Amino acid sequence: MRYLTAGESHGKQLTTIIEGVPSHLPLVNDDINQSLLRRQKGYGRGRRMQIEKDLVEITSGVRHGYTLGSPITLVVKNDDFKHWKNIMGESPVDDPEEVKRKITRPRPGHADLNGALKYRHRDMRNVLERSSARETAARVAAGAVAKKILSLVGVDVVGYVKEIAGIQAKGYEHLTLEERKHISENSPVRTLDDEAGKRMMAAIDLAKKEGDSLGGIVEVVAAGMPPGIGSHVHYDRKLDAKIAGSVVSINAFKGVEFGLGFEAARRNGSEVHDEILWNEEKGFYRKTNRLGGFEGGMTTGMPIVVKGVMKPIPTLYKPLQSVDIDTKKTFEASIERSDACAVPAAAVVMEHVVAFELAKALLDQFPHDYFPSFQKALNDYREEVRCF
Ligand SMILES: Cc1cc2nc3c(=O)[nH]c(=O)nc-3n(C[C@H](O)[C@H](O)[C@H](O)COP(=O)(O)O)c2cc1C
Ligand SMILES: C=C(O[C@@H]1CC(C(=O)O)=C[C@@H](OP(=O)(O)O)[C@H]1O)C(=O)O
Repeated sequence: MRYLTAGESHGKQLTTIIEGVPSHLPLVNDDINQSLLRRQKGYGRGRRMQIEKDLVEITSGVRHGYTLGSPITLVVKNDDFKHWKNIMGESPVDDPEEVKRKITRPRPGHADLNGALKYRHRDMRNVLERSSARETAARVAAGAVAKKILSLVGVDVVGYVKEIAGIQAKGYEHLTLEERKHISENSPVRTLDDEAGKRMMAAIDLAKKEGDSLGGIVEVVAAGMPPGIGSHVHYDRKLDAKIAGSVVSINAFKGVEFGLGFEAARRNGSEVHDEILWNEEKGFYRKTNRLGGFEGGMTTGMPIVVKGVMKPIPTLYKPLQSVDIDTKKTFEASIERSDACAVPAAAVVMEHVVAFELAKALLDQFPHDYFPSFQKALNDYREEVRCF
């Protein structure tokens, strides 16, 4: 299973094409819309999210509520396009109005300057339109299909905010995955600690007032993966590495940790590794889950616990120094609109990119064109390893 996305932030639409989804998977618009609408919520976002109402149109690969085995195309319209028709190219390039709106002032922290140099764009709109995290809506659409696959084979995934601006959510370790889902959905900052959540919102308000922006840490937990998914045999078959790559590919994500993560460097081995136990009913299992569900590039059967680090949003109302690519003069950036903090929205994005990697890994390991055959193969494997 693989996917591609296309579309500019202020263009007509976003398109996702997913290939390799088996036939006879039940799939309706609502399976995807729920995820898209969740991504749009979250304290700290700017005015754009009030303009958009992300709803999917499935234009191929599905009939009468079931997948066909052919490529699935998912379209999400950009409602903001109506305000950007001219700027996005419906008028001639020498239109003086458009020339006036050329973007020549790169924002530190965004893709503007590097993209301009690489593609020789003198109007950096040609870069920012695609580097915008608007694209994460298309990725969430793909992840929603993956989540549908996972839900029908007993794998559940949830993402929530662990930290914003150094304020950490605490005391939620005892919560079940179902409770984590429920509580984070009802929290404006999508966190599990109400008290910390209030302080996070106050920090976002302050950053906004000061024209600044904030980053944070997202945690994703996936329960129900059988052991032995992924492989130790090659670098490009290690599932933890694939997940790490997909997390860092999310706009503004700069780091990833599994389980204890960087804390493992500070502890002795006896305080890091998860002891192995066995009983007749479960087969092999672990006493602890300090390594976050991975050993040797393969799942251990314990929940996967992965954190992603998001840097603060680069577009700032508070000016940062930069250089105009035409005049070569120093300027202090001024902007029209931006998110002050998108960590709560990014929790939904990370949940979906992780879900995609998990569903893909299962389909890689148990390749089937017909969804019920895939389900059967996976159930047979679960039983074999339980009795091993
Ligand atoms: C959900 C989400 C919303 C974002 N919103 C903004 C925004 O409003 N303004 C901005 O400058 N960057 C925003 N970003 C971050 C930029 O897209 C990102 O920093 C940029 O693409 C450069 O990539 P890099 O930070 O990964 O190097 C957002 C990221 C995410 C995940
Ligand atoms: C559109 C989305 O996020 C956008 C991501 C983004 C960026 O630079 O990454 C910049 C902003 O776009 P605009 O300049 O149009 O307000 C965000 O709103 C979205 O998440 O759907």
